[in-house]
Amino acid sequence: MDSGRWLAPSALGPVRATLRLPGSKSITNRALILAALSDSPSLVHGVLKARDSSLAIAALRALGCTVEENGADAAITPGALPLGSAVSVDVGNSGTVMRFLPAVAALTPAAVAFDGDPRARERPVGALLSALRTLGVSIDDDGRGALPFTVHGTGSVPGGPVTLDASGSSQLVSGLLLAAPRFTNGVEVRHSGPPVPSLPHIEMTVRMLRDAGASVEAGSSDGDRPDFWRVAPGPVNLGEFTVEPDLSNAGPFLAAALVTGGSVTIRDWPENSLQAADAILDVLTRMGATVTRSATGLTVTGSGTVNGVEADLRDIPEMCLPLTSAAALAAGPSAFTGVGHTRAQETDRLAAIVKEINAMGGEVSELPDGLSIRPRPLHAPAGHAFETYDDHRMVMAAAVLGLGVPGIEVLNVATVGKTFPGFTEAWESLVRGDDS
Ligand SMILES: O=C(O)C1=C[C@@H](OP(=O)(O)O)[C@@H](O)[C@H](O)C1
Ligand SMILES: C=C(OP(=O)(O)O)C(=O)O
Repeated sequence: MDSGRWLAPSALGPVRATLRLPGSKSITNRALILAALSDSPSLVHGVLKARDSSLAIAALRALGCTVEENGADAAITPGALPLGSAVSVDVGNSGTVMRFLPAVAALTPAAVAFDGDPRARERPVGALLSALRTLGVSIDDDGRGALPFTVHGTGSVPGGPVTLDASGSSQLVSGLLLAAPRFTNGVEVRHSGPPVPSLPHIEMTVRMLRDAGASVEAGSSDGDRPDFWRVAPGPVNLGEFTVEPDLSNAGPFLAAALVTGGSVTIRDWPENSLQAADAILDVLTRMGATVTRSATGLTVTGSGTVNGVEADLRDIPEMCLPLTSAAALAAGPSAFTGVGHTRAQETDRLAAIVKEINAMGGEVSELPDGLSIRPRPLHAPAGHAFETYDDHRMVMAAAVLGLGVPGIEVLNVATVGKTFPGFTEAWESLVRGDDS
């Protein structure tokens, strides 16, 4: 495959396939961090092999851990850096690495310099840095509250109560909670501000911490959305752990069943997932798909009609781009809300998808916190290519559009390797109807 350009295959009929997908980025990176904070070695199965997880592994090695990789297994032995070391961490454009590792760095007796891709320097991290300072961590930055910054670890973090505005990203909260059992006084995190997005990802953090032996409480000041979390100081032990398949990366494959009136089964779909499976399936169902479970896995079947839908995607913003493509191929208009913060993700996702779909004759416009989509006949203009803006989910969005719009040339397709290096091969198999 040309790492630059990819012709998104169009579906000649309903797609039918049974797929096995790589491990979840979010669970992999949490498991790696909890293993690094554990009292004894851990073994993680089903580790995602992608840029974001490789960056997390490299970061933990830089912080003194031993990580032995064997296929999709990783054996992690916690380690320590010599007092007074100076090391660096490349976060790439990974929100999880950028926001989960600073608190871990603070627990080492080292100066840890963080930096990343140019885009990562624009992504919100200031609220986390301020919170860590309140909890007793010394951090140098250039005054913008952004990358690059240096965490001056002393080997311990006092911890305690802290309030922050996490409306920019749920990862700002997860990044405090994950390391908090190792803080001398644990942590009490309170969110104050507009709603926190991606709450199921904080729930994932809480559940994984508890499964590793930590004591965590969550509360809500309005009796609805959680905005308070307390982690008690204490030991952590991940032990032997298996990562679930990535359900957000399953999203475009399930959307393919919806838009082609076909049927896609994802193997090993967890019964009681750590991920926001129900919210993903709810939107697909409202758009006209049927969901069934069997011993093989989870099957989504399209009816041949894609309904327009109004949906709040605040809990599942990772699904916004592929769902926007499905909505652009629907029978009626759609509106997706709750995703204003995705303007500050891998790229400005709302501006990017509006520009690319409208260049094909579409009618997508930005709402204050989302997108409005009016389906129009789409075509790939001669000489035009679909720009992906270094965003893996833009590649996935282009793939879904390509099912119904022949001739879409996708630029910089290798950027999908952030979370799914084999995406284009898996997608071509799907369209051909191969099982995996
Ligand atoms: O904690 C995590 O693993 C993630 C949380 C979410 O971030 P936001 O809260 O910034 O949306 C999600 O979009 C991201 O892909 C992964
Ligand atoms: C927003 C995403 O990633 P990150 O972990 O870099 O925030 C994403 O995967 O859609």
